[in-house]
Amino acid sequence: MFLDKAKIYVKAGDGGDGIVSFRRELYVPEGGPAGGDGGKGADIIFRVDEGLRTLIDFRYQKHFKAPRGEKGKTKGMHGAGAEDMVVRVPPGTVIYDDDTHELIADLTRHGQEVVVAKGGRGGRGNIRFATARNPAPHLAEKGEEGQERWIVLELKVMADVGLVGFPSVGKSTLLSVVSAAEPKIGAYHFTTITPNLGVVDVGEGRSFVMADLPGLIEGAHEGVGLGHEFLRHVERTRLIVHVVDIAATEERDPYDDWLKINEELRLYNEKLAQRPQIVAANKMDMPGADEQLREFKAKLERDGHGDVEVFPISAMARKGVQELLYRAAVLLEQIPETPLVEEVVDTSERKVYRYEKEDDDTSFTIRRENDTFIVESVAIERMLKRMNTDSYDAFQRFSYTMRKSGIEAALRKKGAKDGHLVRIGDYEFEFVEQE
Ligand SMILES: Nc1nc2c(ncn2[C@@H]2O[C@H](COP(=O)(O)OP(=O)(O)OP(=O)(O)O)[C@@H](O)[C@H]2O)c(=O)[nH]1
Ligand SMILES: [Mg+2]
Repeated sequence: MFLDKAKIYVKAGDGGDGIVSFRRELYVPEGGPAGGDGGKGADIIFRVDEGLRTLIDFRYQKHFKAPRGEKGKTKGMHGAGAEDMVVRVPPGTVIYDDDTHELIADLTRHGQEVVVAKGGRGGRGNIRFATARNPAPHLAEKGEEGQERWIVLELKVMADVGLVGFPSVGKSTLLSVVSAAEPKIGAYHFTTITPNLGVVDVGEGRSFVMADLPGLIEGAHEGVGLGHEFLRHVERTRLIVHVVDIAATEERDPYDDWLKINEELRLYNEKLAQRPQIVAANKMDMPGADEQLREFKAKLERDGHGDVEVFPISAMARKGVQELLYRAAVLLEQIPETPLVEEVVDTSERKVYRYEKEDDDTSFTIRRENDTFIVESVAIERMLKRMNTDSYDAFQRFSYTMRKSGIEAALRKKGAKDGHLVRIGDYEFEFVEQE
């Protein structure tokens, strides 16, 4: 059973409160401030685990609350930050904010992560509020609240193998005998109108996801039949298993079928013509199938398709199926995973934004080495590390911070000119004079 949508609530940990405390010293009625900062609340992080194939776990758990940071301590000690909460999701999970419908992330690669709810910062203890005029402040901050929101997860079906072919050639039957899936099977065309998925276990720890797709007919690339719907799904599979009715039960020529379907794939998207493909010659249990198979292979040979791999099977009688599956598994190991959507929205940029507003430590130093200016600033380096450097917005924010923090002006004062290099942490970029 594949669940492809889930709505869940996430609440990141609140920051720990800063505290008010004073040193107690002998003979000193009230010592200096000694209240430490609270620790940071836990982020909620979604991480892709390629071992997962469904969102089924989110049926049982819909609320995720991460722990809060520890309170600040006496003697100026900081409270510990809470450990981030990591939630595993399958590859192909797209995450939206339920309120704004904003795309939060499109997670495709194993190990890829996104912060879906940001933990609150710890409040500052009274040490931080001491000034010359008020050396013993009775003031501390509360921890910041952790971010909370409702998010929607959608699993884009990422089948490894797509079953392609004319209607009624036996695609659904094949899926039903190789997996636990129970697709509808019928003697009429277009029995299948939406894709069915099944996990195929080949043994030896090998398994893959197979999609049984609606039948294809001529003109599909122009939307005839269930055309586009169907072809969009094929685009997402890594290996095509092209099923032909080798017994020609409907009196079409199997080889003709094969050519037509390939032509439809090509017309829809040239890339589909290049997708690895093997042929399942189905219904071998029917009379005359052997003869047809010989002809089919001869025609392949004749037309220069001799390298096409053909697996004679009978889905119904479960014959020849094992060889087909094994070959598919082996091929899949050689075919690279192609991500569906390249763009990844990294909500950790939120951190950057917060930093600009609230971080008080904007101190920096600048060193010059020939035409390179080396900037050292913990806060800016941290910001850069969390910044998606390909994102224009993030870069805008970054420029803004450079200006606000006075780094830009300081660079100019030190003689930075157009074309000079500026290095911050691991990043280097060109200095551009702004008017
Ligand atoms: N004799 C024989 N009949 C088969 C075999 N596989 C499937 N069939 C029959 O072919 C018909 C169509 O089977 P389906 O599995 O529904 O075909 P499909 O390709 O999924 O068809 P659509 O969903 O309409 O595209 C059914 O009557 C099946 O029982 C086979 O190996 N041998
Ligand atoms: Mg079907």
